[in-house]
Amino acid sequence: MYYVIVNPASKSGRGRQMWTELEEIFKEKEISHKVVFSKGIGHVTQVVAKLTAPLADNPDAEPIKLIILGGDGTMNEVLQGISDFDRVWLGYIPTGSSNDLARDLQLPKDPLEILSSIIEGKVTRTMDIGLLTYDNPPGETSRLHAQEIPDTRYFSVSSGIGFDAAVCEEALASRFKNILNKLGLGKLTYLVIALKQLIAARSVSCDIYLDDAEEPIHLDRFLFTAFMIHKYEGGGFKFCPAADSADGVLDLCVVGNLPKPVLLLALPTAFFGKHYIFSQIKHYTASKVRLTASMPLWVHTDGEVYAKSDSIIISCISQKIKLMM
Ligand SMILES: Nc1ncnc2c1ncn2[C@@H]1O[C@H](COP(=O)(O)OP(=O)(O)OP(=O)(O)O)[C@@H](O)[C@H]1O
Repeated sequence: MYYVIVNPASKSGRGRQMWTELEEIFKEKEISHKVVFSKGIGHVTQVVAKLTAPLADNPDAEPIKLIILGGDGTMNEVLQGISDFDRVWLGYIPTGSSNDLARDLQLPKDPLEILSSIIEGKVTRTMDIGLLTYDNPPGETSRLHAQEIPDTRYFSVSSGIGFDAAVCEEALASRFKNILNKLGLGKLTYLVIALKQLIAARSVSCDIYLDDAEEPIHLDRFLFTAFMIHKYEGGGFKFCPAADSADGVLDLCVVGNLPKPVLLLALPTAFFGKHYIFSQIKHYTASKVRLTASMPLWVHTDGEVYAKSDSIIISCISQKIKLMM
């Protein structure tokens, strides 16, 4: 039995349309399945929590096979709901606008091909995930996620603090994103918002502690740090070309102490992973990182933004999820 969870709103409605096409395969092959359409923020997490709740009196219960149709944000909601990772097998069919997870997993472009391969069941792998912990109680909450914010949050692609998260926060609330997505110009939203956020970014200092280091990496003029499980974020920015989603460590792209116009020059080079030619952009690896900033900044996990924080801990949990591919 497959449980299929569809975010009908992903990529401004493409999720629902894609499921209509894919369901034919289940019907033709008479494969037992149940489908759930997500109804809004947090619904996917609730559904997954119910499906994967531990069965105290039946420890040998069958594995749960979930197939997710959505973007990186939907996968993020899935992770928050899983209570017993050992029982769950995840299949992923990207229908989002950024699809950074699918990009690094090198999934085929054709959703039918992905689904057929999942059902064949020949290719499986495990994958690291990240865990964000707000060291202080989370501060100001995002306009789209004003409900109570838990102290921790998993991520499958990346987390980030500062400029990159501020861009996500504004884009999530942007009415123009949907319109431009429908015109195939979704990336333009991010470009315009990125310019606006860069101009508005205030001077912030920050300290980054890698693993057990007592001395931090200090930046007087901090812009952002991306903590990556995978190579790409933001719809194809190859912030950490060396990231390996099965190596048990986070790859960090740390950006600061550089003039804003230089960042503007550097960002396009990040599409090709060449931004480290700018000496102020640094790459580090660690399995656990603590970052403190002189003022609260937006934090994202997989592009979803919930709250600001001035102190976060990010860790990598090795080989935590099992994928059907
Ligand atoms: N029925 C729904 N209507 C509106 N929003 C929804 C619905 N179901 C889920 N959501 C919201 O959709 C967001 C996740 O979207 P998702 O990331 O999957 O697609 P996307 O934004 O198009 O893609 P990407 O993250 O790859 O850019 C989450 O914020 C989630 O709460």
